[in-house]
Amino acid sequence: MSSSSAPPQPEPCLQYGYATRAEFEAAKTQTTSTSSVSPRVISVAVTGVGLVGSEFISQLLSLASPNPFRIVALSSSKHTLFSPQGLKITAESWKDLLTKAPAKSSEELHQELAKLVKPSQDVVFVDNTSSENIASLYPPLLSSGIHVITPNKKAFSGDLGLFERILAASAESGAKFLNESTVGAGLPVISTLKDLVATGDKVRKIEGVFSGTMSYIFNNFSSGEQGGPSFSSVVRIAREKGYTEPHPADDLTGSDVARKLAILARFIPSLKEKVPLPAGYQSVPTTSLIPSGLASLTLSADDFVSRLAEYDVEFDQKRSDALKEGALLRYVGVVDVEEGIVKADLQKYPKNHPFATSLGGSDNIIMFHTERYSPRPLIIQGAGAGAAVTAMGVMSDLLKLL
Ligand SMILES: NC(=O)C1=CN([C@@H]2O[C@H](COP(=O)(O)OP(=O)(O)OC[C@H]3O[C@@H](n4cnc5c(N)ncnc54)[C@H](OP(=O)(O)O)[C@@H]3O)[C@@H](O)[C@H]2O)C=CC1
Ligand SMILES: N[C@@H](CC=O)C(=O)O
Ligand code: NA
Repeated sequence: MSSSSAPPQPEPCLQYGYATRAEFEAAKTQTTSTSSVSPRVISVAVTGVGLVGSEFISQLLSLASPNPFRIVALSSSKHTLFSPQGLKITAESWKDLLTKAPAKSSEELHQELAKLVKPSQDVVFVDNTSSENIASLYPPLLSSGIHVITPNKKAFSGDLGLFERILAASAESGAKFLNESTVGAGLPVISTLKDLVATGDKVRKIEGVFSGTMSYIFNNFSSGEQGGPSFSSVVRIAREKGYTEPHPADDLTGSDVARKLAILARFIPSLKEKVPLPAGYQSVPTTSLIPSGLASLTLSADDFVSRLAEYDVEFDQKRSDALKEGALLRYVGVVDVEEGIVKADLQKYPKNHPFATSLGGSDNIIMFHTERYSPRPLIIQGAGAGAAVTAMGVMSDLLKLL
């Protein structure tokens, strides 16, 4: 799906074919009460068919029958398959069919999807890209009554204005936006935070390891043994395992963690009493791990990983310095509501600290310190990156619409 000019802003209730919101709600109630006769259809448009997108399609197509969802659109950046009645695709056929399909602009697809929104039919736009352009479409999509589900962090961690337009559009049209996989992949981090806030708990601090890539890197690079694998080799493996962002520099700058912290911060209303909400992830103090010799270069992802090997000695030094203090390196993030601090940093932890001992693979660990969960925090831990667990988080958001 190609996105170019400014997206249109349709009038919500006129889009549904109803003159007023009240008429629309009345028709919706009627449809619900006769739902045993004609079950509600949920039409799904999927944009982005990379690692997470392909796995999402596979999970969606293998839901037990009767599958309550039908896929009406599939888009890569160059091709779009669209059928208002639902695409005739299988797990084996969709890739081939998509590569033969023509391009469709995002504006065109938006208009087509908006026509499908009816009291008897929900429409969901699933964004599995990491595109800012696609993220900027959420407010007009939501205004048209189209739900948005995504693991893409851009809209929720970038310009605060975009985030506020998303909230406003969702509140006005009633269309939902769900973004569980933007933090901790499929782990229930956003839903837990929303539940804590909605039930009146007071969040004091959230801290943890929020990056599957950084977790994998330091669990293997700084494991407490003398020596060990080189830094660049573990980065390479993290990329091969599908943990990194499309460009691994986005992980190593700490930006990915800063984005996750900005997202969490924006869902904690009481933080505003201490500090302004992050205007964007750039306003979160963040330690970058990019060697200074590479920082100003624009390198492809492949070249970046190759050139990283030139700096392995620097990282070896950091590892042995920590070990001399009996400590391990871990990349952590914190949203400290009481102190008004949001930051992402590489830190040293004693070998018996949970961040040092209990993590393996791409594990994230997230500790919620709240009024109710005190002095012992509520802890969520598990794989925090990878296609299967990320797509699962997107699927679980989709299932929430039922
Ligand atoms: N991988 C992981 O563990 C996790 C990933 N995420 C998030 O999930 C998202 C997807 O990640 P991942 O699958 O790993 O990344 P990939 O790079 O594998 O996939 C992204 C896809 O988006 C497509 N794309 C880019 N721009 C557009 C566009 N304008 N219209 C349609 N398609 C487009 C690209 O396709 P094309 O070839 O057509 O350009 C590419 O295949 C990202 O936002 C990431 O941050 C979140 C949690 C964990
Ligand atoms: N690159 C990210 C993917 C999930 O958000 C990470 O490593 O955590
Ligand atoms: Na999550």
